[in-house]
Amino acid sequence: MSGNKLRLALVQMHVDAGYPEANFERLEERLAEAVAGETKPDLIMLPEMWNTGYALEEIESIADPEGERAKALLSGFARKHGVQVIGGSIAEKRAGGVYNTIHAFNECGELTDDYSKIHLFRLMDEEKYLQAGERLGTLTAGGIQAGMMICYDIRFPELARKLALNGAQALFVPAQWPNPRLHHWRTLLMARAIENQMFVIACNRSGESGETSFFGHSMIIDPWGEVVAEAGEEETVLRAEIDLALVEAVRAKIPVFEDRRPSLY
Ligand SMILES: NC(=O)CCC(=O)C(=O)O
Repeated sequence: MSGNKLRLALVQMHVDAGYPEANFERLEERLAEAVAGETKPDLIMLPEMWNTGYALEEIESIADPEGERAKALLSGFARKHGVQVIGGSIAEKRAGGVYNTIHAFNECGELTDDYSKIHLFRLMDEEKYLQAGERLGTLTAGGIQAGMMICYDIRFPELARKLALNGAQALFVPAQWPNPRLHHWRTLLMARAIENQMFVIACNRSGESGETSFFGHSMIIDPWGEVVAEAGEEETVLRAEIDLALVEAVRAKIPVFEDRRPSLY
């Protein structure tokens, strides 16, 4: 990160539901691609549940115990390449059950933050197999003030607003958001960016699992609601540089946070 500028690389990848080995292998290839080339990113982000996909009926047996395998890989990668990593999310087995959890690492490979999805998506049976997290996702890695939400969480504007009120200038959103709801995905992400005058950085998966297809379209949206970068449907590393100073400029131009009337609502 130089000044307020941040070079991002979002790994939009296929996920084989039920095959962690294949997913770890694919991830290592995509991560190598993300740091190849002349301009190294400051921060790399992955999609939701990249280790297991939505193989929920077998999730107890394939989820990563305490996230140890994923954490070792991502921490080592962050340290080796001096890059921050927001580890998308993984299926993580803990004492209370299986959680859908993000682990975030700084450029020294230290685990700085974690967040487990707090809204479980019934249309994909999450509530039958996963446990909901009980606290908000605040990101401190690399000195960025940001929040984390996972996929379905973006349908809850109160959550994004709370993170913004707590100081977030950016929102990181890993996802496995399938067809036919591209319209919802794009609109909700843009709304969260515009209403909270923050960057929204969202990494979706691509490819198919059974009859479900995932459209990709990972996106980086600025606090004015402009799309800085958007992927297509295929596997790719989506790159962009953002300037966090834009957050204050937009908030000064239209002072939404000063004009709020919380006593009325
Ligand atoms: N993995 C998810 O949370 C999917 C959310 C989704 O598709 C939606 O429409 O909401």
